[in-house]
Amino acid sequence: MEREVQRVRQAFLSGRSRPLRFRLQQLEALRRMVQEREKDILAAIAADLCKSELNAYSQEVITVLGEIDFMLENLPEWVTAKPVKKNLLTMMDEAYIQPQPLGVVLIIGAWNYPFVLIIQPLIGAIAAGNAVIIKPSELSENTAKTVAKLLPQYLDQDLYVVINGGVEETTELLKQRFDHIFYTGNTAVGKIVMEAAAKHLTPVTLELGGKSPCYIDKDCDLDIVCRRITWGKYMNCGQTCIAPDYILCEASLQSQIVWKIKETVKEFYGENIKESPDYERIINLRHFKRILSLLEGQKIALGGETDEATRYIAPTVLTDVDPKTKVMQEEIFGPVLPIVPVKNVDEAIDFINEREKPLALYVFSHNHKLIKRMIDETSSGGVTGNDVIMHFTLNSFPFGGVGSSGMGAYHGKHSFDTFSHQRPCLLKSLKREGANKLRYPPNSQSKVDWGKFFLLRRFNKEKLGLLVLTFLGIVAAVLVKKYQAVLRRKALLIFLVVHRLRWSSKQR
Ligand SMILES: NC(=O)c1ccc[n+]([C@@H]2O[C@H](COP(=O)([O-])OP(=O)(O)OC[C@H]3O[C@@H](n4cnc5c(N)ncnc54)[C@H](O)[C@@H]3O)[C@@H](O)[C@H]2O)c1
Ligand SMILES: CCCCCCCCCCCCC/C=C/C=O
Repeated sequence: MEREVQRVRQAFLSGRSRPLRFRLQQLEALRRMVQEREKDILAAIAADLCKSELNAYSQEVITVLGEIDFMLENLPEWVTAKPVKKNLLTMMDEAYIQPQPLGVVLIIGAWNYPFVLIIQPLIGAIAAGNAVIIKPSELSENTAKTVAKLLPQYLDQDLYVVINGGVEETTELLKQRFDHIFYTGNTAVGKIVMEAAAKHLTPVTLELGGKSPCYIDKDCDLDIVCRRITWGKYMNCGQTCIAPDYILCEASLQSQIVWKIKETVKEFYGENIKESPDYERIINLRHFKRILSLLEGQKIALGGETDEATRYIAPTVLTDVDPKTKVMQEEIFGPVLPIVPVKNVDEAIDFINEREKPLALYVFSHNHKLIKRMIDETSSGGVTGNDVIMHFTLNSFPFGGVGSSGMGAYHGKHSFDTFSHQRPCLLKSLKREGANKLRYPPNSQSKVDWGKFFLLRRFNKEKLGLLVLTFLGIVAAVLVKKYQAVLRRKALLIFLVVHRLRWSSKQR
């Protein structure tokens, strides 16, 4: 493992991942891989999650292609150094921020969207000029093998490496030093990753989970609300990090909600859900049994049918759920939707705030003010009002959690920033030493006063007055240059003294 990481680091140190042209070429090659090997990729995802190829394409491949195109379009601008505002002490200097790659990045993926959850961060890491080690989830073994086979056929083989394995291999990998670790998965392992990273002071992005609440106000169109929730909850058999975990609503709404979800389930998956190409299965027996255990003692208002042999769990709704029961103590990550009755929006807000900060929050209402209030008075990774999941699709949004649902974010420019160091660069001249005397010992009150003036006055284009004055100063300086260099310095000094006197009187 150590040698493998070392090999990737050597490749990074060669410098070839840095030029913009190289990054664009690699991203284009990745797009070619997705397009040319689409069938292999879809077949692998389908095998892992019993997912139709159409769904695999729309849930994973579209996002990846969209992200690559977005990067290709914007990367030339993002890699460009950005000039920054200056103060009077640096007004003659060059000051800019230069984004630079961090180095060798480790990406650890989860099994539930096994392709997009490793490839989307990879896109950001390549765009930012890094070398990358990818560790796909061992639970989605078909996708893991496919990615390990395909990537070296399209990308630089020393810079971008796939290492497959389970807990043992990941533990070994985490002993190595990386420049950033990007982990997607559950909160408990998130803590292990962060602890290992801390040993090397490696920064981490943790894309974790949580129980994402969904509040339904009585002032809304329940037909539409239930259709949208049914889609987001049962997509991928409930195994979506931002799926609505549970519903909060007034008790009187429960029966209508159950009825409308039931009708929608029929509309989406037909009479025989098991036969539907759009309904997936639970990833493994451990998770299947875990989800079943959440049903114990609950009032099952819809669904509840299961089949261990195929790890099938029907779309299920639980009503009058007691918040103290097991189903409300952990992220469900399966097709089980508890409804917890609350008296009103105040109680819903308190309910959310008494718990860990979720990855997503959903609120449905015709009342825009109520939605805004919910946003203002709660915290979550992201929010969608009057829909579910859809904030994930906007790559102008940072995607990530807060508190126990994670730290850091990615997608689009946010990925580029996550995998870049924003390096401040100040380029001074070795001339004009006179102005620097101010900061050299011995210190004096007068130097401090001048220092205050120079450092607290920011020089920027908006301050037109200052610009005009400076311009006049320069013109005057050029005119006198021929005759007297001394005169020029005096003129500049007079300008600064006048300017400082004006500033001092304003301060008073
Ligand atoms: N925020 C997001 O974007 C996002 C996306 C998907 C899933 N999730 C969350 O992830 C969870 C589901 O994923 P999971 O955790 O079951 O996936 P998982 O079992 O695939 O684990 C994730 C990764 O951690 C590694 N891992 C597991 N145990 C480890 C250990 N002891 N030490 C080191 N590495 C270890 C695995 O090899 C894998 O690569 C849910 O909580 C879900 O909400 C979050
Ligand atoms: C035919 C149009 C389909 C639109 C599909 C929209 C979005 C699907 C998003 C799925 C989420 C994938 C990432 C999941 C992360 C957490 O588990």
